[in-house]
Amino acid sequence: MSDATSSKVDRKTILQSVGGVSIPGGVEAMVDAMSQRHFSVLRMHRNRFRDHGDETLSLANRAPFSTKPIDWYSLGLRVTDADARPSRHLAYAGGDYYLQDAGSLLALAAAGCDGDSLKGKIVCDLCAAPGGKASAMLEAVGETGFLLANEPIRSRLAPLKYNLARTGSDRYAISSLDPDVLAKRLGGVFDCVIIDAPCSGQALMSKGRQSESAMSMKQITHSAARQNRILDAAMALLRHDGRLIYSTCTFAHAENESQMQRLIERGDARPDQVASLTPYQSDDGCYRLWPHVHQCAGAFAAAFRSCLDPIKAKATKSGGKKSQRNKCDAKTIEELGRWFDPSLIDGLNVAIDGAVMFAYPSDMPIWMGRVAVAGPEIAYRTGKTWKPSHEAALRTGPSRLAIESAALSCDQAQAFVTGNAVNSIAQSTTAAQGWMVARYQGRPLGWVKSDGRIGKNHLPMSARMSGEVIG
Ligand SMILES: C[S@@+](CC[C@H](N)C(=O)[O-])C[C@H]1O[C@@H](n2cnc3c(N)ncnc32)[C@H](O)[C@@H]1O
Repeated sequence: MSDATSSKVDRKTILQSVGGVSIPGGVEAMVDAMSQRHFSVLRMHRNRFRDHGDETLSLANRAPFSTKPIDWYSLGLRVTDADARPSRHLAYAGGDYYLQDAGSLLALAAAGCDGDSLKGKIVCDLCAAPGGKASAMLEAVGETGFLLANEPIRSRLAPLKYNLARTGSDRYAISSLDPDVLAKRLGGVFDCVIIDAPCSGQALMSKGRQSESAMSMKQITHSAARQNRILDAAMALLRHDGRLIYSTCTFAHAENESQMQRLIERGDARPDQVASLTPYQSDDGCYRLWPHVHQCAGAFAAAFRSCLDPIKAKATKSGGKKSQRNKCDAKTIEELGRWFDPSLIDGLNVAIDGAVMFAYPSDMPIWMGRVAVAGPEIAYRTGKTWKPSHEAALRTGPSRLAIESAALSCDQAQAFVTGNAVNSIAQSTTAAQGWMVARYQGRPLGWVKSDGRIGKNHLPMSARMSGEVIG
């Protein structure tokens, strides 16, 4: 928010909007902080260092510049080096960290994404694009859980797909349904549902991404009505005692604590206190971060448990059983076997949608496949020829598929991420030629196709970096 805009923010309107919640330090300090820019922080990839054999590195040493921890999220780091440019590093290209507002880490803390409680769980992100929270949930469910990332607005699916692929995991599916419709099809199946609700976005004013109309009662009432509907759908999606995580980036009581009170009064849900978040508590089960206190744009998050016993929808009857549908046939295994380990592909469930091939793990619940419009992409077709997808190059840990790799030097990696060919590729690989995953310090960056001398760059345009890249 520019100074000119901040001067228009009416303190009375803020006080009215925040409702009964007391603003620590007062409204003047809050308005001042809203006119300042808050820099993004690092959310460290929780499995990346394990996958590359350097898990013993302390969290602070995992970033290539100086940082300090974020109090409310144990995988969060604030950059303290004023000259650091985190988005320009090869470590960022290699997926070591994501850049987010520190406020968005509050909901992840409430969900337990930095601990072990989500491991093996079936979780849903109901409003998922662009995937900042969904990617953290995917990392947190580990190698036995699953994530359904739902985003009703189709035009927002591309960044969601990209951010989920960056985790290196294949344990997810993407749906694009109105929450009501999804709830009718998948009643009572999820252990945890996270709603990062579309809201009036008052906290985004400090990032210049929202105008002062975010403060208007009309906008707040409109958003609150939509949040009611999304919350009701989320309650239907949860199993009994399942966890609901609700968050917004707005200050309005009507969009935050009031929404939770409605669930309590109806007997649908009960607060589920998060001990580590006690310093940020507003009401029971509700937590807030303030721009003038916590050096972020501001955030609201709540953790509740379902008291309902939802009737399971028909589609879920076979939920959890192993799916035998669409197992890879011999011809497909042969095609994919040019780039991927055939013994790994054999166990996957393949779904072809037009020119794109997805490969889901065989233990994914059948019902998740039925609502999926996308998932872990493995190959795509141009004309009659299949090529390996960028997403498949990024698989790490147990999801790793690619056979051949090229271990790039810093210079080669800098050339690769900026979209250039990789020279002298033969020195970096044992394979004579063909498709191979370009890696830097073990991290997958994307595909190169080598003719034995030069590696042709197959990094999608959207993943390329421009300008200076720091090694
Ligand atoms: C605040 S954003 C989510 C940000 C995301 N969770 C992240 O961390 O990257 C809210 C999302 O809700 C989606 N949305 C809009 N209307 C919706 C509805 N009726 N039901 C569910 N999601 C909706 C928007 O398209 C938007 O992508």
